Amino acid sequence: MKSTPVLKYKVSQSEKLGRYLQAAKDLNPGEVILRETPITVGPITSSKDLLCLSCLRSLPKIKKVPQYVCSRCKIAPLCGTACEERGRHHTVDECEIFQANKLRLSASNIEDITGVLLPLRLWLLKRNTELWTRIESLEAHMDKRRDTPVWIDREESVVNVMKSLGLVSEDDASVLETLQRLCGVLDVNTFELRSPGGLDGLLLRGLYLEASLMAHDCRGNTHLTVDDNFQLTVYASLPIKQGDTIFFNYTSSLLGTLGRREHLLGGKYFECECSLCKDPYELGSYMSSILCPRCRRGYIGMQNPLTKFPFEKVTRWRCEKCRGSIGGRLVRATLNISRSLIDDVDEGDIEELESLTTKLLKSFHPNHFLMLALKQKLLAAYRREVSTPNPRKKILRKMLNACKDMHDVLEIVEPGISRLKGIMLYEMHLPLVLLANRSYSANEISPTELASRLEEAGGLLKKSLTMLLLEPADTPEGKLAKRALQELKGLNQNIIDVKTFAERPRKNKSHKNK
Ligand SMILES: C[S@@+](CC[C@H](N)C(=O)[O-])C[C@H]1O[C@@H](n2cnc3c(N)ncnc32)[C@H](O)[C@@H]1O
Repeated sequence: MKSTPVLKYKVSQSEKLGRYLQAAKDLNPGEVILRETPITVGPITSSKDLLCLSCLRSLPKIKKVPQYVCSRCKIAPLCGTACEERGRHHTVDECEIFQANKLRLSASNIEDITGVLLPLRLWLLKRNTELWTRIESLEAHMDKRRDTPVWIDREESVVNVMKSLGLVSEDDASVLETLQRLCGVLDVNTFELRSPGGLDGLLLRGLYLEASLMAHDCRGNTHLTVDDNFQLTVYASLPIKQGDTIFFNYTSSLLGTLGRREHLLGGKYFECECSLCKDPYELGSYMSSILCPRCRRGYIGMQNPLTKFPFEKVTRWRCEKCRGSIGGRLVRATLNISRSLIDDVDEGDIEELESLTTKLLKSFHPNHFLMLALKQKLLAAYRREVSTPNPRKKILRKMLNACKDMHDVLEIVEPGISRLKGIMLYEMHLPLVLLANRSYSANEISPTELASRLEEAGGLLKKSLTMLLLEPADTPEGKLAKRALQELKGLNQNIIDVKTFAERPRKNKSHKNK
């Protein structure tokens, strides 16, 4: 007899969150909570990129026109016959509406079509009554959007374009309201996706009916992956108890409280009050803290992080050591000056990046979001040197330290399974191995010490794999996981060889540093 699978979550409702997902049983880190395919997927609104309307990969543009178009509508750009036969996202309904509007549509105004493709695809689902009822139940925050700049923008870039292309009726007054609602549904509920393969930089959005019900917390308890067929998998990233809310982080965890809250208010229409946002020192991550200009020992944090006026003169930012305070204006001035210095820095010049880091450390906590942005630029520059045949030893050490620093902040803001942490752990193993091998070749360490350092690197790889192995094989991170597995295999063999060598009777071999 087949056993019925136990549903891992249920849909609940509260005044504050609206509908949200709640764990229906205890969940372990790495456990799948749900798997789902999108009801629709398309480019971000106002995208001008040329892409295959079936598989959604980007296409080369030759003389501004696509090389292959759908043989039925003669409008939809496609990769070729294979994509046409599979017709995955260029549906029959879409093809028919293009055919019906031949007079106004052509392959040469494809940019206009691409810009409205996602709302059009959602609109076409109207023909499926059951699905449409569910779409209508999604949050669109119409009252908060009405007559705001985003409303006006969508009227110009979506409603008017769709009317002018003949995709919706021009004289039906309810069309404007419905299309605005659909734009709201897309802005509030879609997940940002990468184009298949993830390497062409094309940004897409997908609408998932169940996963979109997850509530937000800046330190979510889930880890999300998406494969090349846009199948979304939601994993528990931490232990989740039955009855706990299932949270997903709608924003970027490395932004600092003000940036995260601004993004959520502007795009998702609510004021986040999670534990990270409420704490003046962001749970010890100090991602928005500047060095106290009075005592120069402690770090200052916003006394009331949920204030609407963080940069007013009267808003106090307090030092956790001397308890002295400064006004918001001084903080804003410090941020603005530093931001422009970071914008102007030459990203390819390690010395310039390092000297700016030293300079800004006189004003900021090392984990301040601006310092983290700078650290990511530095890491990219270190990575470039480390991939050359003979990287400098000091660069290897610095890369190792930068990865460790990033990893330590991520432990606070992305606890449990995290893609970025997986990548940082992978990147840490590389300089560790290179440094150990160099020290051994320079006769600075014994074979036993070499084996122990290689084991340390192997430990990092293993930990990184516990996170990266959840990534679908076709994504860049999935490919990194595959590489990490191969490297771990090679490393394990090296460790065995070194240990065997270390156990052999020694003939007066001495090391400078044992
Ligand atoms: C993607 S929808 C989630 C489903 C939605 N609650 C519903 O009932 O359809 C996002 C919306 O949920 C609400 N929401 C999610 N997380 C929240 C939070 N931490 N605090 C307040 N509102 C939240 C906000 O209204 C937000 O715009």
